[in-house]
Amino acid sequence: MLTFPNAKINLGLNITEKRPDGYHNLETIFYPVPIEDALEINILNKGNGKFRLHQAGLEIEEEAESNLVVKAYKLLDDRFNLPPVDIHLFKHIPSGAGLGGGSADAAFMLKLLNNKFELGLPDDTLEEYAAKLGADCAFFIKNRPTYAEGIGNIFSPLPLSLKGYRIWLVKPDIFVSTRDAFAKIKPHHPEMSLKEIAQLPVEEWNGRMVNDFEESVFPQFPAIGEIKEEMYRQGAVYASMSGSGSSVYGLFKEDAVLPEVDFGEKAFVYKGQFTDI
Ligand SMILES: C[C@@](CO)(OP(=O)(O)O)[C@H](O)COP(=O)(O)OP(=O)(O)OC[C@H]1O[C@@H](n2ccc(N)nc2=O)[C@H](O)[C@@H]1O
Ligand SMILES: Nc1ncnc2c1ncn2[C@@H]1O[C@H](COP(=O)(O)OP(=O)(O)O)[C@@H](O)[C@H]1O
Repeated sequence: MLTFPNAKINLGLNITEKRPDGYHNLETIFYPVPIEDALEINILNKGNGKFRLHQAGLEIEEEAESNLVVKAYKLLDDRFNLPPVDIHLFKHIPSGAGLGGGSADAAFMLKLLNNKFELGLPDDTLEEYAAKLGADCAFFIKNRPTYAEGIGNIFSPLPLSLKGYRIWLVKPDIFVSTRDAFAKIKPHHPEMSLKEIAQLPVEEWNGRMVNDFEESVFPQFPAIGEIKEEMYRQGAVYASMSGSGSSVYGLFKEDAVLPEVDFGEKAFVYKGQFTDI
């Protein structure tokens, strides 16, 4: 059985408070983007252990044991004693990009196991399992536009559609530490709530919808800020860094022509268009 875990972008990200436990409260909108990994499971012949992981595509440094698809399998196996599985994962979504690729793989693995082994788990239960694997992981169960608050783990659905808009996304060969990015920020509440801004036409987001991480990340890595400037030079109606970086996306009108731009040999570049959710 085969599935295609997709990435997300953050539309706005306000870091509002530092908590006594050292974490930060924030508000953001997660929106699915059609950049996809491929994930397949088959039943593994007896005598080969409980799982085998075959990886292809972009490399991830993790050992198989700490790959999030394996963690997802183990979580359900502990509860349901699943048959052994042969896992094939093709990574296309860059890691450390603020695109949630690892979380997407984990959530889609839960859904895949639920279907393959007819566990009958409803979305709410799958979301509870997903939340154990990462703060944003549960978003990928329903995989619909979502307003997130708390430490990024309390969700409510949001009526929002980017249908027709083109997206140009670039992830330069730069690693941003999420922990350091948080540490450099002075939390504050925004003047206008993100939910309100999201109801405005996309053309009115620039200057209102903000990713607070940009203020801590761009001075340290000017090349990331320059990608955002390039997006606006090319006619983006809205551009932003996603999550804690390092990817940057631009949203363009349906009829926009996106030219070839050299963002460096090792940059990941994606051009696509939103369809209906
Ligand atoms: C900020 C977001 C928004 O989408 O960034 P991206 O991962 O998408 O870039 C995520 O919530 C990130 O979540 P995640 O990437 O899972 O972060 P974690 O590994 O859990 O946390 C790394 C470190 O960031 C800090 N941290 C994380 C989340 C939070 N709400 N407050 C924090 O202060 C903590 O110091 C933590 O040790
Ligand atoms: N299946 C997976 N795909 C991507 N990253 C994974 C996976 N399993 C574990 N990881 C680890 O999770 C971390 C976060 O990756 P990811 O969610 O893709 O990026 P981001 O937090 O920037 O959205 C990486 O350090 C990576 O090594």
